[in-house]
Amino acid sequence: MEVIIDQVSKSFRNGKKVLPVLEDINITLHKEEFVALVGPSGCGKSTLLNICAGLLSPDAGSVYFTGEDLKSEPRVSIVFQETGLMPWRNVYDNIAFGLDAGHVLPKKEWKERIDHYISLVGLSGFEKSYPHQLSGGMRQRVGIARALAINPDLLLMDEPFSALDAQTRIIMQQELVDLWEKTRLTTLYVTHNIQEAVMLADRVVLLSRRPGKVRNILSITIPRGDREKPEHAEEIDRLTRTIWEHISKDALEAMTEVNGDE
Ligand SMILES: Nc1ncnc2c1ncn2[C@@H]1O[C@H](COP(=O)(O)OP(=O)(O)OP(=O)(O)O)[C@@H](O)[C@H]1O
Repeated sequence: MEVIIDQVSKSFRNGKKVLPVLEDINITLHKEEFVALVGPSGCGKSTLLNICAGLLSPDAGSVYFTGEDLKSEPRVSIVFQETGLMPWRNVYDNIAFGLDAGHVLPKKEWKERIDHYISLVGLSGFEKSYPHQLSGGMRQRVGIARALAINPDLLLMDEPFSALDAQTRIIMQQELVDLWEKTRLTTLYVTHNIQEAVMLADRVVLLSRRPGKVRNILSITIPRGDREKPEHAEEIDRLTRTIWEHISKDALEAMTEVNGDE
């Protein structure tokens, strides 16, 4: 499925004050493309993700879903930083809840589907465990399995690994690369972490400080699984520096503004 974000603008109103957050955003997510969205704090990344999910409406512009593979209403899954797992449900039942809420599958087919995704995220044997019995990385894997189990047309991820410690985060990034190669879902991934964007994405969209506008879009052509290899270190470093050069001034200004607001 292809997603066309077409001239999207959005402001929030707080009493008489109007806060413009996104301005004339145009991005096309191609079929089977992983796009990372990077930009200074408060530039509207989560707002854009929520608009793509249909949780917020834009003030202007639209998001279109197209493609020959799209037969009915598109199915969209979101993975947040906080997994939103229900503490009183075990792993299996948390994933089942996603299927129940989406009404996407006859109940007799649930077990096969759930077992498949539990195995895909490496949690076989933990079906009956409760969230508090799992590590942060494992909880996030359950969140990802729940998102994938509905067979979405579009996967939205909002800083999914930012609550994890640095080592777990790197492991989860590598696991996501493997998982993504198996599913090849059209994906929009919000992150503050430039290194993460460069490791995961086919293209990185750089937003300016608020109101967020598309400042630049960079393509990363090195195959995803090869980006850690020494022969690509120089190119990866160059891309990382280019992204930082584009957003550092905005990021510093945004930080001063946030601090100034407090
Ligand atoms: N529902 C809302 N009502 C009012 N203001 C909002 C609302 N949601 C977000 N905002 C404001 O809109 C701006 C953009 O928020 P958003 O969360 O989209 O930015 P972000 O780029 O994802 O930020 P961060 O990188 O810090 O997570 C922020 O200033 C935020 O305070």
